[in-house]
Amino acid sequence: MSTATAGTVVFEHVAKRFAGFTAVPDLSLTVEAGTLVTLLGPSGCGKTTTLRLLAGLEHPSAGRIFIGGKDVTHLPANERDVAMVFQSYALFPHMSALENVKYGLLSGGISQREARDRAREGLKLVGLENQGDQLPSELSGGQQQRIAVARALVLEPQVLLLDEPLSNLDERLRRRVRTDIRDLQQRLGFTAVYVTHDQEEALAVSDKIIVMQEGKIAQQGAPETLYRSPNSVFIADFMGEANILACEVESLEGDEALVRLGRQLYRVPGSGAVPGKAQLSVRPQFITLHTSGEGALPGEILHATWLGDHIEYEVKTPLGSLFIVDNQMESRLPLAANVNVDFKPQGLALIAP
Ligand SMILES: Nc1ncnc2c1ncn2[C@@H]1O[C@H](COP(=O)(O)OP(=O)(O)OP(=O)(O)O)[C@@H](O)[C@H]1O
Repeated sequence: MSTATAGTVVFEHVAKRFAGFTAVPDLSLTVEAGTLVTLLGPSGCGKTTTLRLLAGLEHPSAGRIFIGGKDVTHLPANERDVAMVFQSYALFPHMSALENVKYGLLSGGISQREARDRAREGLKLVGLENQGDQLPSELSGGQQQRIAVARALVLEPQVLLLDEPLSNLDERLRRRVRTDIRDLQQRLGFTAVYVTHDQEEALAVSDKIIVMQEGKIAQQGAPETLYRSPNSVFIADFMGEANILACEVESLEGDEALVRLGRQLYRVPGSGAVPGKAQLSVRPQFITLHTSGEGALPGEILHATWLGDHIEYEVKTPLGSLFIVDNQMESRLPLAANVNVDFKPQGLALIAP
């Protein structure tokens, strides 16, 4: 093992087979200490299985798992120095918030007094120091999840594991609690592995996102990298909306490619590109529509949907129909209007054919 820093997680060629079904064929990954890494992907891609393998709730069929440089592959869950926050909170309903947070400390053999002090500290960390005497049923979903986070954090695990921690909360609370979790993680500097199927949540909280597809890593990197430079149609589509257009790489200049889209040439990041036919991911917010002058493509408005703070258009072009989001809303174009379509280079990314 090359790295022995507390909190580092390493999977080496890990496989998990359930009777007759391979959920994870061969997974290698690293989570650097002190970072928050998200496992992201559609339902059934293997992200929960991966988290459970790390927690010791499942055991690999092959490969090895290291936490802080120690081989934990065959260790039971309670000897791995990890703590988990579940989607369902999993609080004891008959215990107060403080007792819930104390529980894990007491079962770890810590004295009543120390457990109480640390549990109070934990509640303070999540901003619930005044709610210690309340039962879970007297607290909102967001508060219950913060108690669950406090209960996990007071154990001072090497790695905090979060399994879809926001899915039982409504939209507004989700945003609040995800910001709280990210703030705590950055302030205290712990390592966290976070499972979600929600790309916006992953973009918001992560240092690194690992996108999984059928038990394999489809792409991993910083949120911005995945959003700006998807390596496949699957990633382009999964990390936000994308139009996928056929294009022509005309030439290469250093790390950039000159790409023809209709009547215009665009300069886009292109390390690894080759001249010839290619595919381009085009973000809907980076397409502009004009009714005068000349654009890259001629178009015709097929649908226009006004949504308060933006308008969504579907526009027919010679390269196919485009989904466009207009956040500027300077004009509202009528159905069947003839338009010119242009592209802002920052919304363009070449992807493998
Ligand atoms: N105990 C099990 N026995 C058999 N198959 C299982 C078991 N646990 C998971 N699987 C299968 O392994 C695959 C991956 O499941 P997993 O729960 O890891 O996916 P996921 O990406 O977390 O999906 P979701 O978001 O729906 O929970 C799925 O096809 C699932 O049906």
